[in-house]
Amino acid sequence: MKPREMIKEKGNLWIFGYGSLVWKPDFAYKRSKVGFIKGYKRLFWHGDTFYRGDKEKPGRVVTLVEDQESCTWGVAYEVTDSQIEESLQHLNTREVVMGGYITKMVEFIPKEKGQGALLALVYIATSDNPIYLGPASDKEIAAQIATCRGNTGHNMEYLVRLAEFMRLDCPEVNDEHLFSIEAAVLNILPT
Ligand SMILES: N[C@@H](CCC(=O)N[C@@H](CS)C(=O)NCC(=O)O)C(=O)O
Repeated sequence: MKPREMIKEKGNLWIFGYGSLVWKPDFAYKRSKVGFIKGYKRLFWHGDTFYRGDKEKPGRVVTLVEDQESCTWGVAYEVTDSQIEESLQHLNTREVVMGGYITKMVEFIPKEKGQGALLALVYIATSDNPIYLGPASDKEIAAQIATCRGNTGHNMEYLVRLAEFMRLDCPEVNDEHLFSIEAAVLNILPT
């Protein structure tokens, strides 16, 4: 289904972010909610040859891998009918054209009690993507993040901002993969 076909009857669309979108949405939206999606694990398994890396030294950014035991925490943004065209245009260029992500629909569960689940659009990079990097040890991923930079800045900023979001907005969640890579990067840096 095309994103426009996923728009609810009243014309608003929810978009779930779990990487740079949690701290740098850069598109117009009406409101946002912190929460999670079930059945996916956030992993630094996608390459980035534009924003946080380049063709010679691709950076590492996050994608989602299906895992029934896992949940991924992030932010859902409600985009109104009048904002949708421009917001989807921004995301299509940033995520699909430049980032190699595809779109899927997922069920988003808000953190705030008593709020119902929402259908949300999410951008995922799958393993058949040409810049997909796949699994590597925390040490290898950390070494790559510590030395890469691209058109919007250092790959470390991408990691640290995401870890900061999780600590501030989801303090009760232990994202082992994220925090072990952050620790491995801090271990590499000169004291
Ligand atoms: N789709 C994920 C990841 C998005 C993401 O990190 N995309 C990269 C493109 S590869 C990006 O927009 N980077 C902008 C930046 O790092 O400044 C999300 O929902 O947050």
